[in-house]
Amino acid sequence: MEGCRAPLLNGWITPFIMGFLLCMSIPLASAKVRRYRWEVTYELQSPDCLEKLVIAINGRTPGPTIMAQQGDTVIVEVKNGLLTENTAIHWHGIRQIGTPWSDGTEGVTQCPILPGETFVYKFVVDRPGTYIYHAHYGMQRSAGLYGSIHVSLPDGISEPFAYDYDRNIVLNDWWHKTTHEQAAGLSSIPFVWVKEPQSLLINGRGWFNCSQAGTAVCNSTNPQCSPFVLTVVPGKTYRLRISSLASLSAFNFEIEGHNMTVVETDGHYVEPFVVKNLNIYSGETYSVLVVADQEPSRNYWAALNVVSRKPDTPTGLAIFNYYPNHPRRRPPTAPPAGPLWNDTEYRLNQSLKIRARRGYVYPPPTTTDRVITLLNTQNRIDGHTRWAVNNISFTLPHTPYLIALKHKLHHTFSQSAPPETYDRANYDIFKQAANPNATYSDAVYRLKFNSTVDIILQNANSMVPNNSETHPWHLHGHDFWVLGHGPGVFDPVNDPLRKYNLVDPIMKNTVAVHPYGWTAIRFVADNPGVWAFHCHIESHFFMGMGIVFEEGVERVGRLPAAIMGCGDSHRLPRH
Ligand SMILES: O=C1O[C@H]([C@@H](O)CO)C(O)=C1O
Repeated sequence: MEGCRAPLLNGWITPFIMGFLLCMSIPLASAKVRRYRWEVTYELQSPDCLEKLVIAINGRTPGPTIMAQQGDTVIVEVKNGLLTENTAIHWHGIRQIGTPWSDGTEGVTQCPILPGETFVYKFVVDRPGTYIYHAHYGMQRSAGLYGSIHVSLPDGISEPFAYDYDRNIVLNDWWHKTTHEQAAGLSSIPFVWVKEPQSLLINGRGWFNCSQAGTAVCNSTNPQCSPFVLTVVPGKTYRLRISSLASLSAFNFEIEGHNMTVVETDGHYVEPFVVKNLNIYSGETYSVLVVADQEPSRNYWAALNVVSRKPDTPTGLAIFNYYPNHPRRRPPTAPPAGPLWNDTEYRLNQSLKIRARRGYVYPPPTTTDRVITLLNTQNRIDGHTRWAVNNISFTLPHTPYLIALKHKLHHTFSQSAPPETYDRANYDIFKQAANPNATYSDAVYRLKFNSTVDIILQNANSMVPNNSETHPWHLHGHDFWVLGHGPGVFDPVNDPLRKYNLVDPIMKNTVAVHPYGWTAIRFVADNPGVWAFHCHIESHFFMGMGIVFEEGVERVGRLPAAIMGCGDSHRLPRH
């Protein structure tokens, strides 16, 4: 099966056999079809007490959790009830092997779903773990169109760690300006920045001080914005599946007085390590084990703090409620303030701690066929503030790449090869980005099918003096090995020798490049299709921070007519 290697034996027969079973994509005897019918609509809701238009699924944000077992087929019928707006939904972390048209990436794998229309996504969830879904059209994710996907193991197979209960924690940041207003500001001259969020949401609930709400409708006793309560039974162990759908913020999550043991990230088992608090970037998922082993006569705060950017948002709060205390009883202590927001080393160290779990290691190929270095910069192009990689700011074409490449509609996007690196000798990553020659492009990186590709993400100073941001990069259609992270400029001779982990690197689908640092990843281009790779910060992708890979498109089966209808695709025969 593509993307799947036998795990290392490491002397453990049981994990080996289990790892092998986990790796198989052949339909398991018990595989089921999980069918969901969703309607996406605008609703007036008050997630942080202030009333605002949100995008909901069947009336809710976050939307319903998709629950499936490994090997199941998930069918989601999405009716676009937005009336005046298109949409598309991406299944983040699901590799879509054999179904690249179901990836839900508007402009890359499909035309948008028009108002009133229903699009049917159908895909196999071939790996167990914690995943998410969200809008991949404009900035709709920021309006609330997101949710969780839990894929459990087949019957009779158990996880390599024990817990009593499984709970979901979805983290997000929240603005009062509509996403339309935000998007218009980002593309205006002069540029209008979205600024820091007004509140942070835990499972869709936050809190805004209504005395600052001006004329907006705001009611601090609205049950919609009462804090999320996680009730625990003393002595029991909880698996918390934590995911971040943040539009901008890097988060630190802490449960007062309780350590967390990290056991999974992005659908891969982690060699367990204990943290007091967890740094989590947009697009990442983690499972942590928490034991309710503290003094049981009181409740505790679960606190969400912004890191990496100078915070201007109150701590997001939920209540870790020890049964049988009253679930709304406020903990008697101050909520955790989290680590220093600008302690990059603290966050880099957590990234370096993440290793694949013994017995579940999928070792990467030891050599690579191609190394692509991507310099992350902020630029000004024609007066617009944009983000770019190697001086190119990405724009989406009108004809989705999957259709254009499969049907050879080469006139629909740039045919030039995008740059493999930047001018390392003359570029100072510690200086404000100047990049006078930055341009727009919708060119594609074409990968040799089955080749091994290394990507070096090189961070740099933004256009703001003494500022380099954290960018979480998400790859569609694959899991990649995280080979290494380091500070400063990547050294192509010494860093692979000294800083790469080729023994037990974790596989993920989203990874952060830290301020003024580099991150190296490796993947095998073995999934026929066209796949986006982009910064998961909603405004940064909107401002051009992404690229697209094509691999083995000639192996992709007949494209469903339902993905067509925009750009030049409406000229194609439908069958
Ligand atoms: O994209 C961004 O723009 C602003 C700032 O760089 C310019 O105002 C910011 O903090 C971003 O992340």
